[in-house]
Amino acid sequence: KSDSPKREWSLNDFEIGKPLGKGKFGRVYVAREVKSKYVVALKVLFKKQIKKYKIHHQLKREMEIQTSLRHPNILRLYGWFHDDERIVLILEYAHGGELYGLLRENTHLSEKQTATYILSLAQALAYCHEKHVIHRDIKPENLLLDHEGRLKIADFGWSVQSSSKRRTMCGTLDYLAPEMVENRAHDYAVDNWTLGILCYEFLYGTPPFEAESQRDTFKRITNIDLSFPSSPQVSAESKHLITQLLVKDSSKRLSLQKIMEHPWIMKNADPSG
Ligand SMILES: Cn1ncc2ncnc(NCCc3cnc(NC(=O)Nc4cccc(C(F)(F)F)c4)s3)c21
Repeated sequence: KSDSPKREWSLNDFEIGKPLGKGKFGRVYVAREVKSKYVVALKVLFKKQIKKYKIHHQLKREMEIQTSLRHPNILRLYGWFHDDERIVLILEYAHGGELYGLLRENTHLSEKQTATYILSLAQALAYCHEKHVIHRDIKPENLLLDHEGRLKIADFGWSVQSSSKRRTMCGTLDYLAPEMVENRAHDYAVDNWTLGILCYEFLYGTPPFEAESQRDTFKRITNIDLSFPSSPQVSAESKHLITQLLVKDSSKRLSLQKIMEHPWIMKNADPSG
């Protein structure tokens, strides 16, 4: 895809298939490029909405960031095109769909599956941080699976080139690090926090600070109100990793490198992703 000459694509170049999901700003469809028969996902965004919510700069940033990222665990953005009313993102198609679906079907994942996904995420995030990109919105809905069950981080709609410390509020509640909840300056380490949240959620089926109201979730996050249920039975090493990530002081969180070298990850993760 990337070697083809930069010609303007249009919807006529694609046969549109079933809808894959709908976000706040648009729908995603599986589609096949007519000539090459190449299967992609098309995310259709409406210009009216982009203007209304003044998010065109965010979209521009996403495209700049995404087209520069090449990693086996990051969903490719091949390109985009627009007509009078729509902007369409041409995305790599993740045949396995949202990781969320797998989590819902199985209530919780095995330690091997969890360690494999956490390793893939740590590798993808280490790559992003090398490129000074903070994703900031890692949550199960943004994690997709390819045809081999390999994890792909998607939707860099909230990511930023981290030149300075970021102060904008974003992301959903359960995954927000304390410094974001308290609207303090935040940096790369927010993604490390989120790995702790996801590791807990994969193993137990629910995020650690879930609560009835937003206010209670905020309070549980800022107090690091973390407890491990007695079932399902989970290894001490995995709890050790989670406890070393869900640390209030962002400078004290386990680094991505240390996560990849953690005994529990080394013992349980499938290195082929
Ligand atoms: C569900 N599903 N199942 C299989 C499958 N295969 C591929 N993709 C899927 N889903 C799409 C995943 C996405 C990847 N990149 C995105 N990017 C985005 O949505 N960007 C975006 C949106 C709105 C506003 C802004 C703006 F303006 F604020 F920046 C930016 S969405 C799939």
